Amino acid sequence: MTAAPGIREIFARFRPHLRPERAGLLVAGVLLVVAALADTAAIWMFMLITDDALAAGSLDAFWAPGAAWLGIAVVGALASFGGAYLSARAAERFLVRLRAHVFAHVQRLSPDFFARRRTGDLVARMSGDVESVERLVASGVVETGTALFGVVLYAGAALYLRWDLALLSFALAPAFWLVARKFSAGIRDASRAERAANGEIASTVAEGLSHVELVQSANQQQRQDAKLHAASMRWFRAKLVEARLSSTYAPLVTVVETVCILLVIGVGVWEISADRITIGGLMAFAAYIGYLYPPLQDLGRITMAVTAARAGAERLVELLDARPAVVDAPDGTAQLPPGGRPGRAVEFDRVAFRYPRAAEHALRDFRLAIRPGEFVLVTGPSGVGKSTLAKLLLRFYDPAAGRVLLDGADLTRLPLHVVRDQIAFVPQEADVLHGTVAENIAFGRPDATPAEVVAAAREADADEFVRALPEGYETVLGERGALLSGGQRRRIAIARAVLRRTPVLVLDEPTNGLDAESKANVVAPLRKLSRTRTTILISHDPELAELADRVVVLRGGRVAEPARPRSRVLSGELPAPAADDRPTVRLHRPWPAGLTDPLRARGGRA
Ligand SMILES: Nc1ncnc2c1ncn2[C@@H]1O[C@H](COP(=O)(O)OP(=O)(O)OP(=O)(O)O)[C@@H](O)[C@H]1O
Repeated sequence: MTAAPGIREIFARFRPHLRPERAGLLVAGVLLVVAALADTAAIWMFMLITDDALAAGSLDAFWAPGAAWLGIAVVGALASFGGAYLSARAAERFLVRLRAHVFAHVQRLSPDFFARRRTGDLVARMSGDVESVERLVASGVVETGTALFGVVLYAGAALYLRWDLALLSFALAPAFWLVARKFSAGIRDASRAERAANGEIASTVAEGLSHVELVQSANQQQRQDAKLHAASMRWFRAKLVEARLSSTYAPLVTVVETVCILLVIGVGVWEISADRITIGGLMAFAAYIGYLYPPLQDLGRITMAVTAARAGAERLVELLDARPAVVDAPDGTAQLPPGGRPGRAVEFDRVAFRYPRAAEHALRDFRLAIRPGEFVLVTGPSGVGKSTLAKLLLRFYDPAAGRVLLDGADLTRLPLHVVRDQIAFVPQEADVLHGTVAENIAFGRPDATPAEVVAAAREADADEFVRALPEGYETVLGERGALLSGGQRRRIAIARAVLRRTPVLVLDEPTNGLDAESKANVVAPLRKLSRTRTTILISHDPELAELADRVVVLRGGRVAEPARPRSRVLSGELPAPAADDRPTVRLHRPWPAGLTDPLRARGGRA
C-alpha cells in the first residue's frame, strides 16, 4: 500500500471545501477561547474565596468574588455552547459539501471505472471516509486550536502563580506526547484495515441484496453469509486492535497525571508548612494543573484521530484522483448545426478503439455513415463490438483513432451535455429506479407534464399495461422493477427514451431474452418511433432486420460486408403509416444463414 498522504497534503487538498466555513470556525474558536478564559478566571475567584473568605472566616469577603464567579460561569457556559454549536455546524456543513463534491466527481467517471469497483466500497468511501476527513480537517482544527490554547492558558496561569512549582509539574508533560506517539503507528495500521474491511462489508451486503434472486435460486445464502462473516471478522480484529490501543492509552495517561498531581500536592504541602504559599493558592495551582491535563490528553487523542483519519483520506484522495475518460475539449467547443430534420446524421469515420487495459481492439478502422432519419440494425456475433458503438456515440469513451461525428461535428469537439442531449439510449439492462412509473418515464426530463409522460408511454406501447397496474402511473416500482415483466421494463425504458425527444435513438438488444409476445410488444413501437429520428438498433435478432432500412454486420470490430440500403425509407421519403400501424415483422421465422448475412434472411417486406 502506498504511504498515507501527509497532514499538509490532506489540508491542501480539502482546504477549498473548508473555505466557506472559515468565518464560522473562527467565531467558534473565539467563543471556545472565551470559555477557557472563563474557566481560568473562575479558578482565580475560587482562590480568592478560599483565602479571603473561607480561611479568614469573613462573609463580607465572599460576596464580590462569589458574584463575579457566577457571572463568569454564565458567560463561560454561553461561550462554550456557542463555540460547540458553531464548530459542529461548520464541520457538518463541510461534510455535506465534501460528500456532494465526491459524489459529483464519481458520477462523472467513465463506466470503465465502475466496472473495476465494488459499489459497496464506493458507498463506504462516500460515508465513513468522508467523515474521517471531516474529523481531521474541520472539527480537528477547532479541537486542536482550543486544546493548544487551553494548554497555554492553564500553563500560563500555573506559571504566574508559582513558576518553580509549575516547571516541576511540566517536567512530566512530554510523557503525554511520548505515549501518544507510541500508539499512533499501531492505530494507523488498524484504521487502514478497519476502513478496508468496512468497504468490503458494504460491498458484500450491497451485492447480496441486489442479486438476491440469483443467490436464492443457486442456494448460495450460506456462501454469502460466510463472505460477510470473513469481512466482519477482519473488521472486528482491526476494531479490537484500535480498542486495545486506545484503552491502554487512557489508563497510561491517568498514571502520568496522578504522578504529576501527587508531586504538586507533596511539594505544595511542604511549601505551605514553610509559609511560601496559601492554601487557596495551592488549590488554585492544583486546579490549573488539573485543567491542563484534559487539553494535553485531547492533543494526544487528536494525534491518534488524525492518524486514523489519514487512512480514510487516503481512500478518498484515490477516488478523487480518478479521472473521467472523457471531458469537454479545453480549447473551446464546436457548434452542432441546428436540428429540424427527422434525426441527425451519425458517422463513424475510421474509428479504432481499445478499452482501457484490454489486450485487443474492440473496433478497428470502423466506418459507418448513417443518414438522418435512417433506421440501421447493427448485428454480428457476440463480443464483436456492437455495444461499443453505442458507448462511443454517447461519448462514454473517445476513440483512439478516427472520429465519431454527429451531423458532421466531431463529438470530441462538442460539449458532453450537448452530445447526450441528442441521443436517447435504451441499454441492454432496462434500468428501473425506485419511484412511480411516471417518475421512471420522466427520469430524463423531470420537467415533463403528466400529459407528455402519458404520450410517451403511448408511443412506447406502454400506456395500456401501465393503466392496468394497481395505481396506474402512480404505482411505485421497486428499485429493480420487480412488479414488471422483462418486456414491460423495456417498454418503460423506451418510453423514457421517447420522452426526451432526441434526434437519435439507440437501442441495445431491446428484445434480448423476451418471448415472442413480449418481443412483439417491444418491437411494435419502434417502427413508429424510427420515422421521426435516426434509429440505431443493436441486436442479434435477425427478425428485427424487417424493421430496418439497412443492416450492418460486424465482424472483428469492422463492418463485415457493405451495408446495403433498403428500398424502404430514406430521410424525407417516409411512407404513409400502415392502416393499423402494427409491425409487419414475422416473429417466428428461422434464421437461415446464421449471422453472416441477415440481409439474405430478411426477404421482402410488405
Ligand atoms: N469495459 C470493458 N473493458 C474491457 N473490454 C471490454 C469492455 N467492454 C467490452 N469489452 C470487450 O470489447 C469487445 C466488444 O464488446 P461489446 O460489448 O461491444 O460486444 P457486443 O458485440 O455488443 O457483444 P454482445 O452481443 O455480447 O453484447 C469484447 O471483446 C468485450 O470483451
